[in-house]
Amino acid sequence: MSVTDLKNAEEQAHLLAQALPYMQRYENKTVVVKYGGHAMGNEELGQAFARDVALLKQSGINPVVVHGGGPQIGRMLETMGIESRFEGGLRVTDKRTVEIVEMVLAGSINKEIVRMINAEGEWAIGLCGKDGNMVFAEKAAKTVRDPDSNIERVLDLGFVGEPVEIDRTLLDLLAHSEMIPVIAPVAPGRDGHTYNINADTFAGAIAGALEASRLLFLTDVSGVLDKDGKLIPQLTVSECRQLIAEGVVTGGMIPKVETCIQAIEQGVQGVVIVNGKAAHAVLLELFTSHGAGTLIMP
Ligand SMILES: Nc1ncnc2c1ncn2[C@@H]1O[C@H](COP(=O)(O)OP(=O)(O)O)[C@@H](O)[C@H]1O
Ligand SMILES: CC(=O)N[C@@H](CCC(=O)OP(=O)(O)O)C(=O)O
Repeated sequence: MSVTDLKNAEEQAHLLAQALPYMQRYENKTVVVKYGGHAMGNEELGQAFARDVALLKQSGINPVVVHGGGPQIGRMLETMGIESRFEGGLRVTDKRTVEIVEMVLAGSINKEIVRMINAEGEWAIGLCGKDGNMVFAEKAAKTVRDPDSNIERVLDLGFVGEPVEIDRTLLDLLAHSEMIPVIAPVAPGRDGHTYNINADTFAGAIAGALEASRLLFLTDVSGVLDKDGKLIPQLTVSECRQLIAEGVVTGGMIPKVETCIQAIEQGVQGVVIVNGKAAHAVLLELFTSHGAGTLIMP
């Protein structure tokens, strides 16, 4: 072994040893990882993500993956000649659209993530809110305030839902098994309809119900950015509210930050928004002192 090889090996060993206190901190704790559609698409990065999740399970942590797939749904809709329309960061979803959303999310994307985790030697299982009566949704009643008139109006987003009932039975069972749940954000309503739920909202509700120690959002930006585009390393719940009200947080970041607020209020200890386009973002965030992104605390 050359001197350089030995130095590299020592550095690697040092990094591994550094992980011990973090592993002890999260042992037997639940960590919900939201894997956003924008963070997907690159085979190598996907495999690094799958390996991170496998390593969490092997370290005695209970990882629960909730995934999105907004851009992938958009591409499928485009192929079928259906236009995507968003209001307040949420996809307006008619009957045909919800069928495609379910097909893309609970079908191809869900099974691809399961395949990648299993390729790392683990036992992932693909689910959506329908499985094991895990989640029931209600039609979303989202309101937006018109910035010019300051009048609030209720949006009709069609089959967009909000999770209103969560049953932990299945997830508790899996937590005590070898299985890693990978969940698509689709759920039934008590009215018999299928609802499209924003993946951030869904992940927050799952993290809240499981009283997770950490909720990680993997997205395509380094975290929450201020009005000058600079990363904000830490935010409180009230600062989050202010950023939404001021219009600094827009588009897809709105449901993410709103979810952070709700998750913290439901008892999740900390929420982190990180760039999922960086390899091993999950391990860096949880097991080293090199965590990047925005940490949201009470
Ligand atoms: N203040 C902000 N800081 C960071 N990103 C923001 C902000 N406001 C809006 N965004 C947008 O939110 C996007 C992330 O949300 P989204 O597109 O839904 O990602 P994902 O698919 O990972 O859920 C960013 O790519 C960015 O364009
Ligand atoms: C209601 C609503 O907007 N649902 C989302 C669900 C997928 C999602 O949230 O995916 P990302 O996390 O990749 O954005 C959608 O249809 O795009």
